[in-house]
Amino acid sequence: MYRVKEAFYTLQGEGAQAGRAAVFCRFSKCNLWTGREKDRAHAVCNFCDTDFVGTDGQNGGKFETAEALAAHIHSLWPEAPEGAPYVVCTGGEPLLQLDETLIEAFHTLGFEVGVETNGTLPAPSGIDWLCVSPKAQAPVVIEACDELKLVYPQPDARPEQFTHIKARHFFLSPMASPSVPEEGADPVKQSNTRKATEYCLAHPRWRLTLQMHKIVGID
Ligand SMILES: C[S@@+](CC[C@H](N)C(=O)[O-])C[C@H]1O[C@@H](n2cnc3c(N)ncnc32)[C@H](O)[C@@H]1O
Ligand SMILES: Nc1nc2[nH]cc(C(=O)O)c2c(=O)[nH]1
Ligand code: SF4
Ligand SMILES: [Mg+2]
Repeated sequence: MYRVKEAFYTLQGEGAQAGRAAVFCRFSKCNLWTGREKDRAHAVCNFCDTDFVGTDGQNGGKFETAEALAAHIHSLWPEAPEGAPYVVCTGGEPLLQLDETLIEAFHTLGFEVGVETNGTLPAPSGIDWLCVSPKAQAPVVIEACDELKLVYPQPDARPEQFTHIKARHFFLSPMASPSVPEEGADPVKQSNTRKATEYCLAHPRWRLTLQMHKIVGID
């Protein structure tokens, strides 16, 4: 059984695939936070900007089989003749649920499979694009990925701690206030964006990435 909070067609807003059309599959549950506000202060990860509790979001639900979930995601991809279909598995923590059977079911329908993970759980094989976003006090077990995307600043997760991980791209993503959906209304994020910019200027292996979807005002 796969539990999905929500699924929607949008543009990837972050990282090296930013701007690419994708169906987002947001799995329920995370291993670093219950998702309940009352638990946030004591959670391992306490800055999360996402609701991943339950299966009641748009196009969310419980799916008995990998084929049923893959078909559901496929139904959200437009019937366009050009461009490879792309699914981004996120959450919550997708690696609590994503397995090789589901990746194969996506591949059978022609999807490339992207994953957004906190990196604390081993990744199944077959993922086409793996993004690891480390969190302080949550050891990363994934040794190689396509992009490492560190939310910045996190006092106990400094960029230098992660440069041993094999990655094609190293990104800093300014930390947003958990509950502000739009870019302009978030002065904390504006300040963090300046700090991330300064870090990238001083350490050119790191690149700045912004949450483009919040700037544009899409999901
Ligand atoms: C909601 S998480 C879900 C995937 C996975 N659990 C993870 O943490 O990577 C998706 C992405 O949003 C990032 N994120 C979460 N809260 C954020 C915030 N307040 N500001 C900026 N990025 C944030 C995460 O670091 C991750 O890259
Ligand atoms: N457009 C858009 N891009 C995203 N990139 C990563 C996201 C996530 O929450 O995992 C996300 C998201 O929620 N929306
Ligand atoms: S950012 Fe990722 S790891 Fe942190 S609570 Fe949200 S879903 Fe979990
Ligand atoms: Mg998001």
